[in-house]
Amino acid sequence: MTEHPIRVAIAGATGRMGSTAVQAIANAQGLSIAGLLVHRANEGVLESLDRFGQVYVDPQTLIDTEHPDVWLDLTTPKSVVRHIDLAIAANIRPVVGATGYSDADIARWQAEAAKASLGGLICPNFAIGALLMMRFAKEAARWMERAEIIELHHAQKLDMPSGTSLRTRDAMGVDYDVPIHSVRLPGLVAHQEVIFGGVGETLTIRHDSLSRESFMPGVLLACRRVVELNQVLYGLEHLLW
Ligand SMILES: NC(=O)C1=CN([C@@H]2O[C@H](COP(=O)(O)OP(=O)(O)OC[C@H]3O[C@@H](n4cnc5c(N)ncnc54)[C@H](OP(=O)(O)O)[C@@H]3O)[C@@H](O)[C@H]2O)C=CC1
Ligand SMILES: O=C(O)C1=N[C@H](C(=O)O)C[C@H](O)C1
Repeated sequence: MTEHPIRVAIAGATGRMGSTAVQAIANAQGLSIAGLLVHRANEGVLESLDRFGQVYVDPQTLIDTEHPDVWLDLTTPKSVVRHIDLAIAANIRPVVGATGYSDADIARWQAEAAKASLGGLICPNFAIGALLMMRFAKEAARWMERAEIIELHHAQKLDMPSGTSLRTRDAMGVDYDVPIHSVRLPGLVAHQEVIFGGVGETLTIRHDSLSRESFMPGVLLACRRVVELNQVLYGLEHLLW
């Protein structure tokens, strides 16, 4: 354990996840906010975020000025890749919450961080229930013949398929194709079903995030524990089981 609070930069601080994480980290023991990265720092944004930490619009300026211990990224598929490249280059431990990166991005982050034994976590889903859903799907995949995934999200989600569905398919480790179906509708938050088919039976494993609070215990766990790692791990489950 470090004696001083772990200083976390939060990228995407005005977003649905980012604004919830700002509140959670500001109130968390052992963590402090090192700086907040936003897309556009207008008056309203500054007014709402000023009391939590210094607000930046340029990631490199935040890095050079604040030297955070951890970079928590909750931005978008377009910006997360550049941010994580910059963080790793500056020896800042990444916690990748945003989704929409490629397998090649993951491989590059792991390889670059390995050169400096830098710890990091790529977390397509921070919710404990979602991690359990993936674990149970992995177990069911050993016994059932076929499976398909339905992921359902709010209509504003930018990436498709979701990071969680891709991670689930990866974790199941089967040698047949697992189709992923994406639903985007108002009223939804974040939901997933893994449906297995066998002879005369089906098994459905479903998880529902009903609010973004569901992700916060996982966000705090990742920010606290990433400083103990010396490699970049894909999936928060690596800290749990
Ligand atoms: N790992 C997990 O458990 C979870 C992951 N997610 C992922 O987190 C990400 C964010 O989701 P959500 O909060 O719903 O999305 P939002 O659109 O609400 O938030 C994204 C935020 O990023 C900001 N942003 C965009 N580009 C930049 C940039 N270049 N620099 C700084 N900030 C930027 C946006 O600002 P502006 O609006 O001004 O453009 C916005 O505030 C998504 O990738 C989503 O898939 C979501 C939930 C759970
Ligand atoms: O955009 C979201 O909302 C979510 N994104 C993540 C994903 O792509 O899997 C995690 C969760 O499903 C919510």
